[in-house]
Formats: sequence, structure tokens, C-alpha cells
Amino acid sequence: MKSIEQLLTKADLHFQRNEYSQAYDCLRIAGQSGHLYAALDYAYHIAPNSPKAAIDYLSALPDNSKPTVRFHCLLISRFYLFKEMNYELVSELVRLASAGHAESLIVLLSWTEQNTSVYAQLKGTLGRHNPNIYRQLFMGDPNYADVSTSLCEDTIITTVLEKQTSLLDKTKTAVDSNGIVCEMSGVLSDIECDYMLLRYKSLLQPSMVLNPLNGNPMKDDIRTSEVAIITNQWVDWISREVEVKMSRMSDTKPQHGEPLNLLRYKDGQEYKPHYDGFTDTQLKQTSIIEEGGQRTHTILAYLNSLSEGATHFPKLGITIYPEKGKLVSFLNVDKNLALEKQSYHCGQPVSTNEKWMLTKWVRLNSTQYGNLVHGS
Ligand SMILES: O=C(O)CCC(=O)C(=O)O
Ligand SMILES: [Fe+2]
Repeated sequence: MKSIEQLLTKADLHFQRNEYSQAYDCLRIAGQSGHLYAALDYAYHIAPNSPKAAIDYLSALPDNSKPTVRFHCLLISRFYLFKEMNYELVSELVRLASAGHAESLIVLLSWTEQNTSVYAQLKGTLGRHNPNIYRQLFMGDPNYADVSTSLCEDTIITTVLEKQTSLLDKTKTAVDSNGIVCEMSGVLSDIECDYMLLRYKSLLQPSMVLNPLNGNPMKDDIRTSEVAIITNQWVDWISREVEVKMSRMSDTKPQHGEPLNLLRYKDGQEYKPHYDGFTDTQLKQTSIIEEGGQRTHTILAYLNSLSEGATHFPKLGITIYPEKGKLVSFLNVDKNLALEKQSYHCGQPVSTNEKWMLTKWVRLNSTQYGNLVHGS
């Protein structure tokens, strides 16, 4: 019988030699011997193709009653197995939240209207159990001290399920007569917007664009913002939820998405007029084809509201100002998959304010990222 440390060292060696199945086998056993992160790595490795097996594996661990283990079972159920929030799932999330589990509380808060008693109860529970996370998310608002009642579980379950139904019933509005650009307000909750910004801002780096000649990322004056690319090692429940909302709104599949980009523009930064779709030269490059082919759609989400820094489509004469929680989607190609010339657009410069947003570029086919994060 090997120790956990020996198993992890062995897994590392296999990873270095690209021997993935042996490496994950070591993680599986290390997980069963009590190493939680090895167990989660293994579970997320098998979840895209075998979500049920991933949940069974986690549920059979010796520490299967730990909130973290239960939370990840629920996450796998929601995004890989059922692909929706159902009654059982929300009730278990509420039980974890009642016990003070921070991530469960944040997920539930993101599904709840502000200024309601349910919101105040969830906020209070987060403040009491996780004061540091509370302070970051609510910027020091000390109001939770007023709310001392315990969570009213049935009301929370009903609230979350009703919110899901109301979001599914929402319809997008075409902004131009051909429906190239569409918008939908109030899709992301304030908590989702604030959380995405706070959680991922530490990953910000200068933005890149793809070199039209060889497809390699490069710095260019055309795009001066900073960007955080939320790759699969950083995704969590909230970021996946945002992606699902973006894909519903644009009638695309979450599996076809590239990783989300979090963008920050400040001090005159901008994204000059450009196409998101690839040129014919870029489409001949294997790296682009392998990763799902042409970028057919773009979905933007604004994380704050501004009266500058609009997204502008000069050929369509459309100007959309950032509005917190609003999604905008547009087509980068026409019916024949040729570049949609009308999709030419820019992010206008900001002067006095910071502009925070998310961009999702969606490909014609599945991406490796999409399958890993949303199942196959
Ligand atoms: O900043 C904007 O409003 C547009 C961003 C954009 O065009 C992009 O990320 O592709
Ligand atoms: Fe763009």
C-alpha cells in the first residue's frame, strides 16, 4: 500500500511523461486514501463523459459528508448530468448554505432578488460564517448584523426555482432589422457581476490579439484593455452559470465556447474596430481549426453601468452603452459561414471610469474547453 505522498509523486511523473490514464489512476487512489484535491481532480477528469461515475466516486469517499465533497457532487449534477437546477439539487444546496458553506451561499445569493427577505437571510448567513468573503463581496456593508433568523429553506428553494423559470421565459430583442445584434437586460444578477470581477481580477494581463498571419497571440494598439482568461483550472459554479446564460441567450451550445475573457478598460483604453470572426488565412491554421473552427457568435456581458465606453457597430449604426447584467450577442458569420461584414465593431474608449465586461467567443464546433467544463 503506497502512501498518499508516493501516489502524488507517481502521478506527477506520469503527467510529465503524458501518461494521463496512469496519472489519473494514481489521483483516484490518492483521493480514496483521503486526499481531497486529488479526488476532485480525478472526479472532474471523468465528469465530462461519465458524470454519474464521478458523483458515485465522490459519494463513496471516506469523507463524503464534507460540505466541499457534497458541493462538487451538486456542481457535477447541475452542469454535466441534469443541465438544470432541480428541486433536489437546490434543497441540498440550501442545506449546505444553512451550515454556512460559502460557495453554496454565493450560488443561492446569485439566484435571489436583492431587497427581499431571502436575500437578507442568505447575506446574513454569509456574514456570520464567512466574514472575509462577505466583506469582499459586499464592500464592508455591515448590515448583516440585523438579520439573525436562520434560513427559511422552503422559501429559498421556491425563490431559486422561480428565478430560473423567469430567466428561461425572457426573450432577447433584436437591435438591427436583420437580427445580427441582439440584447437582453437583467440576465446576470448584481452578485454574479460583482463576483466575476472580484474573483478573477487578479488574473488580469495586457490584452492580446491573434496575429492574422500566423495565429499567434500578440500585443497590438488595436486592443489596449487588460484581460483575464478564465481557463478550465479557474472555472467554478458562478462562471459556469454565466456561460450557460450566455449560451441560452444566443442559442449556442456552451460546449462550443472559448474560455470567458474578463476585460477591464481604464484611462482611455479601447478596442478599435475589428471583426471577431477569423480571416480566411487564419482559418487555414491548424491550431484554429482544431479548436472548433470559425468564431460564429460573440456574447458580451457588462459588469457595470456607464455612459461612456459603448460597444459600437459603425456599419449598423448601433451604439450600446454598458448596463450592469445586460447581455449582447452578435453573429460574426452569415448563413454561408462567410464573415458577416456588418459585425464590424469596437469598444469605445473610457476616460473617467473603469469599464468591466465579459466576452465569450463561440466556435462552430466543440472546443476542448467547452467539453471539459460543460460535458460532451
Ligand atoms: O469592449 C467592447 O465593448 C467590445 C469588446 C469586443 O469587441 C471583444 O471582446 O471582442
Ligand atoms: Fe470584438
